[in-house]
Amino acid sequence: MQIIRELTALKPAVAGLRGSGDTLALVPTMGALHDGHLALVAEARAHADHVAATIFVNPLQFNDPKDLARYPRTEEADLAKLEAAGCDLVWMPTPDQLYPPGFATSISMRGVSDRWEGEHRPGHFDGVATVVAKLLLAVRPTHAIFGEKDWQQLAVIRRVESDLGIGVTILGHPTVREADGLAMSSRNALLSADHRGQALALSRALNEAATEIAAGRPIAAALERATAALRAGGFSGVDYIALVDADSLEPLESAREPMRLLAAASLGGVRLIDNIPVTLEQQVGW
Ligand SMILES: Nc1ncnc2c1ncn2[C@@H]1O[C@H](COP(=O)(O)OP(=O)(O)OP(=O)(O)O)[C@@H](O)[C@H]1O
Ligand SMILES: CC(C)(CO)[C@@H](O)C(=O)[O-]
Ligand code: BAL
Repeated sequence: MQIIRELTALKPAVAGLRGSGDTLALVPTMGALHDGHLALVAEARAHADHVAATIFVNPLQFNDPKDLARYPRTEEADLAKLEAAGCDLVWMPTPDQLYPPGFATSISMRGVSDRWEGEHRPGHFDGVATVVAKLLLAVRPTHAIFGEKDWQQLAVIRRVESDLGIGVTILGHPTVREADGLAMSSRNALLSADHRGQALALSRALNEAATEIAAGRPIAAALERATAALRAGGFSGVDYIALVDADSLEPLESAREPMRLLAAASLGGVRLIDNIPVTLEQQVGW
């Protein structure tokens, strides 16, 4: 596995891998890698001849400086995991390579980015859109893979790729979960043992609400029960729990596929997000 730190070394390394037309799938990450990231690498391998990953904790997408300061960093272990997963190249830029002195251009998102994470993390999606566009333009892969755990981010990135005509196929990968249902996330490492135990209330609340909505029960009441279950389970701040159109991310007042249930809530000062699909049960009538 080639480890690239300098932007100048990236182009020849990618050219060497791609030769005369091999495909290359990119897996952008912020490091502190877990099995969710490694599933993206495996999926990338299934779609392309070669796989590249990036590790970059992007300051532009952190609205909260404390969140940036304590974001887990595990570089050595990350490199070993990527190599074992069959990654061919990893690029680890420094902030000043991506944002050199005088950097003045960034992407301003609206629409799909407005609500949910966009509302609770002001500027976050402009930062994600800007860095992802820069990573795609620097590496120029044929494919790029992102996790459904960050459902709204995936929608934002599809929009950026299409609006800017970058020419990369964007793929989504289902959320990889711990045995108890908690969505894997680098921020899970920040949870105390007690809070780690309580964290499964998030996926449980989503599943219970999805079951109610699928069965045709009133949406508002199902969401209220889910919020109450999160608070009872130890979550202090519930930023949102919402039923949305899976593509536009607009809230839904009545159930209509494709839809997604999204939630963000904090436990012991650690903010977790999760989402699941909701499928209407077939109402069989004779
Ligand atoms: N459990 C998961 N299943 C599938 N994909 C995931 C999972 N967790 C993260 N990803 C994806 O991995 C990519 C890199 O994510 P990132 O490095 O931010 O990790 P993370 O675990 O989402 O960290 P955090 O949520 O704490 O920022 C993103 O496309 C993200 O959606
Ligand atoms: C897509 C991404 C790598 C951009 O920094 C980040 O938001 C993430 O890890 O999900
Ligand atoms: N995985 C999403 C990146 C972030 O929380 O900033």
